[in-house]
Amino acid sequence: MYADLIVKNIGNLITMGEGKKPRVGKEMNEVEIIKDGYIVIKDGKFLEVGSGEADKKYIGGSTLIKDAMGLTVTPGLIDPHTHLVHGGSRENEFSKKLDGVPYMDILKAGGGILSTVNSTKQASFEELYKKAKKSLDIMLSFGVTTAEAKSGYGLDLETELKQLEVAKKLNEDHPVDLVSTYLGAHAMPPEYRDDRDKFIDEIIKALPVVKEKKLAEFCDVFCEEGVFSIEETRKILNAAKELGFKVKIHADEIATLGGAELSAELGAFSADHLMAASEKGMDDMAKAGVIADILPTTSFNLNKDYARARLMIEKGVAVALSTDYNPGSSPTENLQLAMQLGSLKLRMTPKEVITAVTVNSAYSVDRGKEIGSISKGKRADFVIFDTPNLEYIMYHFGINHTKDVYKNGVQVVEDGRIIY
Ligand SMILES: N=CN[C@@H](CCC(=O)O)C(=O)O
Ligand SMILES: [Zn+2]
Repeated sequence: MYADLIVKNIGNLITMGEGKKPRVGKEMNEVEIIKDGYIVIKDGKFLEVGSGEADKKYIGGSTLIKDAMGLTVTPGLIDPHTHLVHGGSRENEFSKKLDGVPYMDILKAGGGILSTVNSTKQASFEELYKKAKKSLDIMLSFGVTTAEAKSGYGLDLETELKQLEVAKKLNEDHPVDLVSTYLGAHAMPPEYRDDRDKFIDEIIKALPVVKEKKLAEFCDVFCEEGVFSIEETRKILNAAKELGFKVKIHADEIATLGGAELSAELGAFSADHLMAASEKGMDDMAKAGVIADILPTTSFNLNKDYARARLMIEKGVAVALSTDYNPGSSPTENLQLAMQLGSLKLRMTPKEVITAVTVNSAYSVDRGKEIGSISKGKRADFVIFDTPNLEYIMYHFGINHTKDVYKNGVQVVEDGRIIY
């Protein structure tokens, strides 16, 4: 069988093995690196991986041969927590932030998430699409081939659906694959403050509509002091589970509420943020197999503590990393920056970091069987980094190391430029 594409002369080929399950604890650091590697691609999928020269039997007249010139190749990166689709921006809150006004105080005063809710309500479908597409292009240029995208800036059914429809259309039009999450419980609208149960009922009533329109496969809640309590989160996510949604939680970001423990109780795919997670919560997550999705660019931008990634890894939790791209707590699409902070601030080794943004992030969005490793049968999503080795990506921080990106075996970024 002739191959469509062979990539040869890969200095450091990081395959992540077969990627049959998330890597927990010490396994995150057990990453095999193939020297002088090659990969063979057929019909948009990986066919074979090895060292040295690919077998001549794969080379036919139409086989493309790509010389990776001794550089570093990894699976396509996966950003499993983003608020991709939203209107407007919040640089008007920047000086408040610099003056030390806490993130939650800005929200309580009607700014923060609620300000983006207003901008998103006002934006047309086309405006939201154009803005989100621009961000997706940036993500792709950093080597991201799959991203999760949440709603949550509508807080009314019409606007939530508009956000999810934009993500659906982008998923059809753009090379980056999107996994959609309904986050109707992202903030309490001021008009419901005196009748919280009514708003929670509205969210629960919206679930079958989202489901029927096939607009989201995950449901998420911002479980935080002053936002949604543990009981409210449990109620919403149990209702979502009954309808077949998979669940995630914005958990223990600022206060130690018990979101990590709840994620284990509910069998969530991931608990995200976790800067204030308790040790008991981490133990529960390890036991239940909940992935810890850590967002270090948020800690950086909010000037807050970083999540205790080392402790989680020691306790046998599988860790993933995300940008949390959103207009408030993390206005950046740069997953390489999250990786660099993963090493520099979370003290994760480069091998743990690459595990976190490939195989573990794939499982945190339930795509582990299709992506996250360079192994036979998986989608041929991969990145050629202009670096001599893996460590260099984390060491030389603040820049984009991506040279080329391939999605389903087709080149979509060449020498750092988008070409799809
Ligand atoms: N923390 C809650 N939600 C987002 C921030 C949203 C915003 O500030 O607009 C987050 O994950 O960081
Ligand atoms: Zn978030």
